[in-house]
Amino acid sequence: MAYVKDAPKSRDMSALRQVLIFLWPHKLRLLGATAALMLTAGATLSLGYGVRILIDSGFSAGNQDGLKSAVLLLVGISMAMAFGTFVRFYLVSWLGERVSADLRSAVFRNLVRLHPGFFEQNQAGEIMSRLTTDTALLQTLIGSSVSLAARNTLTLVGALALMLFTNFKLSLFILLIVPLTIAPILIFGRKVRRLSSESQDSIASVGSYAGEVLQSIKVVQSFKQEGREVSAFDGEVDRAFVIAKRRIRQRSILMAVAIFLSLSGMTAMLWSGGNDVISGRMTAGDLGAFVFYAIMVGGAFATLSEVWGDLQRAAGAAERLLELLATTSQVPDEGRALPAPGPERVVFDRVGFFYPSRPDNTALDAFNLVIAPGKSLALVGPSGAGKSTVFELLQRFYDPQSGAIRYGDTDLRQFSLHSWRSKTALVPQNPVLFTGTVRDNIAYGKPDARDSDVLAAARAAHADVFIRELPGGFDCTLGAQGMQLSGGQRQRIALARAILDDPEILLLDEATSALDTESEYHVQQALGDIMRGRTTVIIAHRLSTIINADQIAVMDQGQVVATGTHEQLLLQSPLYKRLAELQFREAPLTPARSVVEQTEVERSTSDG
Ligand SMILES: Nc1ncnc2c1ncn2[C@@H]1O[C@H](COP(=O)(O)OP(=O)(O)OP(=O)(O)O)[C@@H](O)[C@H]1O
Repeated sequence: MAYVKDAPKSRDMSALRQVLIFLWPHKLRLLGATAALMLTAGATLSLGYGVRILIDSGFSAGNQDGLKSAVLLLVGISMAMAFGTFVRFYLVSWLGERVSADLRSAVFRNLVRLHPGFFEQNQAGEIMSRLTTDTALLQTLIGSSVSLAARNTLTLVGALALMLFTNFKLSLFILLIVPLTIAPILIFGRKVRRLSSESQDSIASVGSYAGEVLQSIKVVQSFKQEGREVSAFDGEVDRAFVIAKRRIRQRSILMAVAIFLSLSGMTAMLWSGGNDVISGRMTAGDLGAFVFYAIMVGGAFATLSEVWGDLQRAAGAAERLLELLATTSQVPDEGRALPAPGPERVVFDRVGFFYPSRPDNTALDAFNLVIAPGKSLALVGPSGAGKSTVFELLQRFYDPQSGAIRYGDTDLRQFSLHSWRSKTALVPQNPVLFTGTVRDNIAYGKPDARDSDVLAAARAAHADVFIRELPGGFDCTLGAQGMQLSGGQRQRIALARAILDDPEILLLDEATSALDTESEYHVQQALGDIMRGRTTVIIAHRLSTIINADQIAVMDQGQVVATGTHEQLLLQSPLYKRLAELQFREAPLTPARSVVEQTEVERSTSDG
């Protein structure tokens, strides 16, 4: 993925620090969690004192009362610990869930506003997995790792201090162990972190691979490529496993080394401390307390070394999420002007444009076009001429690199995206339906539309009859992408959606083949009604549409090569004449033939 690979890999935890900014709005809970954390750490440390009293005033002294009060003290400490743990665990887990939810929302909020080109360069499947796995990692991080780290750091510092206080000489043993343990943690930790990030990447690519295959399952099965896809997927999975294995190995070594070093240090300390007790230089209680502290120090160290790995993994995740969060749209929404309410003409003025992913391929080249208000304009031209590109630019999915597109006298870039896009609506060649009811799909652009308006839009799109025949009618639930509807039905729902939106400028990408004659007839009827008096730009494939358009622009290689009416173009534009002959599979056309006659011919050819 481009944005991951290009990202500078910071070696520090600055990404994590930025994520922690998301904690700020919940500072009261954070404060509560910190207080609970300190209470439990304090209680844990005072257990050592309890142990000393238990040994020295209890069984070493043979004093039952002393034993009893020591036991009571321990019970009190346990209760404080239980209470503190309850509060800490609750608040910290709450924070983890809340922050990862906030982060997920923030990333998604940014994603849906990005220029569509971003999703051509970065696979949707991989981005999805960032949204789920990376945020889950951060949730574990905040919900447990950070608190573990804080708790253990507190215990470590406290236990070290108490150790020094209890017995200075023995403490030196422990202090000797500290640097010995830190060194391998730093060395292996760095390796673990790099492998973690690779591991996340490869898991994300496993996910996106599966997503793509499953989405195209019919093509896979029809070409009988299940076996190949399975082995290719196995390859992806194994690659992810190999990376994970390396990470696990490094991490196991990290833990083993840390534990071995701390425990052997402790054994040496017991040996020396045991000698002191035997020779009377130290009480058994002191040694007990000391051992307790030393175990705490060792334990805290081992935990910290493990949590350090987690923190590093999470730092990788945070980095990638923040990259998604920091990506800015290449179609900036900076304009504040509002487009004039009335229909105005749209002018492409020497527009030069290439898709950012293919800078060497000019899609529109000094492109000039005037779209008259309230009129229909058909775009025709060979494949790759740039017709769809005109639509993309009209909706500001991209901005031209040179020249300008103006509405009236104002550059589109001076309008806010929202106000400009309120003017346009697209009926795409392959209509996109969402999971939900028919009604939801029609009202997608106006979710609070009245039922009567939805019905009227459906009627205008000649869709009401078939919708009523669906189980549940307008409440019929369409599965993902509306797969149970025919192409023509989907297109009429998309049309109804556009009609309900009542755009000033209608963009129509005519389906080339999805429609049978009857659907086509219905769609044509519907279109005739809604195009009347409305600025309509059509990527035209059907002769009837083309001849009925007020104007036709013939495009070739990113330029308009001729404009006029059908009759004029047949005479003036050899390209148009050739296209007309090829595209409409007709005998040589002559301007003299009547519109009705041509439409009839077209009907009969599409029937056949
Ligand atoms: N998303 C994209 N990224 C990069 N290049 C693109 C993209 N979409 C189109 N192109 C390129 O831009 C040029 C114009 O394509 P466009 O889709 O506008 O042509 P078209 O006239 O609509 O063709 P068709 O009739 O086949 O749909 C072509 O060279 C095409 O390869």
